Amino acid sequence: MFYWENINPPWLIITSLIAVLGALFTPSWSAIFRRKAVLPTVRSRWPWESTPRALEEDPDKFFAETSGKHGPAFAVHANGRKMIYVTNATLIAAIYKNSKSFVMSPLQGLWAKNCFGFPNRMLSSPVLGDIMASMHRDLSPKVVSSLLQSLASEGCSIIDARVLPPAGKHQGLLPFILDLAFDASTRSVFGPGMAALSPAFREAFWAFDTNLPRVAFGCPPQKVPGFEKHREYLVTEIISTLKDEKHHEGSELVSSCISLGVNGGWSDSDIARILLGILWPLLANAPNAIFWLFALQLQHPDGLKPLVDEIDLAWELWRKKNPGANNYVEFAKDLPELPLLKSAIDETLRYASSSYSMRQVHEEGGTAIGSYLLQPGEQVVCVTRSVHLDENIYDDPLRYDPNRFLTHTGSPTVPSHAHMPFGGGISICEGRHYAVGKIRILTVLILLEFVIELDGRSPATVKFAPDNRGFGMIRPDGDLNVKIRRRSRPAESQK
Ligand code: HEM
Repeated sequence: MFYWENINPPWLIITSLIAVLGALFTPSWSAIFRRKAVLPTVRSRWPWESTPRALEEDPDKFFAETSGKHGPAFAVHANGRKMIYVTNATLIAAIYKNSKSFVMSPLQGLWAKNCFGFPNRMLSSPVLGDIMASMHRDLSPKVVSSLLQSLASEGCSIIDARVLPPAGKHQGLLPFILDLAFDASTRSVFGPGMAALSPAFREAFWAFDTNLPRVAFGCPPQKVPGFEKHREYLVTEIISTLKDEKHHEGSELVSSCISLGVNGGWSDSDIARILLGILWPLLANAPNAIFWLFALQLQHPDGLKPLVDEIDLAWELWRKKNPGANNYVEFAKDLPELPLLKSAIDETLRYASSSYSMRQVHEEGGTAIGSYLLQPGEQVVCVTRSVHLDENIYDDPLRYDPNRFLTHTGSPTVPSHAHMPFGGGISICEGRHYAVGKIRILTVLILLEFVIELDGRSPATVKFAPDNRGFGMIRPDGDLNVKIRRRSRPAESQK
């Protein structure tokens, strides 16, 4: 028999305490009844920290450790916002496929507005949709080949004109690659007179790029020193380029944006802001990818030699097939398959990219990720870098292996949903075909023309910068010192 009088006061206190604590730490009752678990949540250790410090200091470590502890989906409270991070290939692929439940996040519009200074009237204008559609068409695999052809011509003339430091003197690999890619890209897309060719434009552009992630992650632009000043300088320079008659030789990509904007009643400033939105990934992402390809390859035991050998052989075969042809531009426009270079590019994009795809759970009715219930309106971030570093998919993922994606090596092929440097689903990068073509063409042209070697007497190191994550290529922290000279070729194989 159970008698209340048998329960003494200390036991009553202890059992009540257990009941209260149990209620506090048990997942919500509704979740239990729906047999869905509540997402594990990571908060800042201290109330005055706006972001869990580990996420800012070493994002790779943060995502690896948090996924190890909590599984492939978890919520993080940062900057007064709750974001749900997903780090596993299968779950991300499911999110990409389910565009009814996972819709475009309004935060994407917000970051574009804050970063590029789009006024609200631009965001609500139907012209924006028309411009996105024209960009989609002009960057499609069929149409992009004409842009790449002009990139090959511009790249060749820039490489020819390049002045190198005196023999034996080293230089930084980063400015060598970025300047070259910067000029070739702006000239091919915006026309040869683009203001971007001025050193002041270049300087303002990189200052803008450095600060952009802070604004994109929610910091008001006016609170990031210099951000608006640099952005507005870039906008003004683009406007003056557009107004200069002799500079109207840009690509279809640019001229369609301009004419859609003009016909839709947009101001010069509106049009310049859209063009800055095209210029930024064009100049910041693909050039950094080329830098990483060279930097990683130079630090690999085989160096650049296997790539140079493959390209040289292709060049000789191409000349045999095209008797009389002796021109790198024509070769670059007609590149054959280069399996090793393709694999090295895929590996660079796996190893050195960090791409977030953002989604919002549809406002009507929640949905689920795996066994977790998500509420309407919740913000989801697909962390594709975690997939790229997943040792269940990639053997020794922290090693740069240029042969990893060669199909004949006998290693199991990587499923397509495990290689996502360009994001995926409804928000996949529009510029991906152009970006890969550009990395290929400029790498071939540079390796045909120059010998690039690490300067062993003045070694320098480069690592991944912890900031600027989620927007494509990781920016470098540091640089490599290299010696660069022009290649000497037998007379008959010169350009
Ligand atoms: C290696 C080079 C590049 C990388 C790694 C890269 C990566 C990305 C990523 C991760 C996204 C977001 C994807 C998502 O939300 O799922 C994106 C979006 C985008 N990228 Fe790129 N990008 C590159 C080059 C370019 C270039 C050269 C252009 C333009 C010429 C470009 C234009 C765009 C545009 C317009 C979007 C927005 C797509 C949308 O929201 O509908 N990207 N890119």
